[in-house]
Amino acid sequence: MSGVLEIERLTKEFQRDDVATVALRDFSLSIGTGSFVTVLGRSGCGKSTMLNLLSGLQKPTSGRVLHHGRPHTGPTPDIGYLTQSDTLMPWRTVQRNVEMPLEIAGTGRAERRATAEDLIARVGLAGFADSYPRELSGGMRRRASLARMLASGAETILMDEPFGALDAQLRRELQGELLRLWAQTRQTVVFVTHDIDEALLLGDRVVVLGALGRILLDLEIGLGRPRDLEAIAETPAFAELRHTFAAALRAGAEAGSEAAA
Ligand SMILES: Nc1ncnc2c1ncn2[C@@H]1O[C@H](COP(=O)(O)OP(=O)(O)OP(=O)(O)O)[C@@H](O)[C@H]1O
Repeated sequence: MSGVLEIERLTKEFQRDDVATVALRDFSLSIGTGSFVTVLGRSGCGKSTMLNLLSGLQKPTSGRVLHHGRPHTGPTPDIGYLTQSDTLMPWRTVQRNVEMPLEIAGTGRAERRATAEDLIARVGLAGFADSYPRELSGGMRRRASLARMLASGAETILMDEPFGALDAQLRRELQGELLRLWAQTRQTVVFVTHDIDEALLLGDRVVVLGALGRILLDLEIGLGRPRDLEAIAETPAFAELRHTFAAALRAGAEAGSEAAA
């Protein structure tokens, strides 16, 4: 079965003056419709570059991305992207930021308001709907961005370390909330993280990347749904998976440093 996204031999090279930096080389992956794929890798291995290419915001140097079997030529409303950088509109309140994708889609005022209020509460920002981004902490802005992306109802969502800036407790709460929302919508999710536990707790399939986006491990982890995150994190099966994925990351780092030597 072909996936919603077929990534075929993507290479991305950045050129600045006479210096070329390869961020991703010959990267291929098939993402099944409705799957929750987490991509795990160390800093600098090309995760954000991969998402930029999947979103259509950047063009590959070679290779291509097929979206529903057709070459992907640029950003589309079908693919939502929560980037690492903050893209909230500073002149809009949290409520109006979250409503924005619904405004663009032509959703009526009452429905827009209700959907945004629900999402704002789910990301733990009830009481801040009338605040402006400058009045929020970095973690709160991140949560508002998450609510806005979820409001878009895009069939595929790309997330670049969305919970990285949050404290451990809040992170766990939002992981749980994301899984509850996903159980209702069954959107296709590609979620990038450098945290092994997060990758395993959220994904059905976990892909480990090494230098230049080389795939070190690609496993269906079989933890089942729905997941009680606190309980799962304590099981022997989880400990074994953590061990396997940590070993893959370590082996990738060693291979990378040998290649650089
Ligand atoms: N616009 C750019 N110009 C030049 N080099 C770039 C550019 N964007 C990324 N790179 C380089 O490409 C490589 C991969 O970067 P990328 O941001 O994709 O990694 P990452 O795995 O997402 O890292 P992190 O986890 O730290 O966000 C790095 O060596 C980076 O310096």
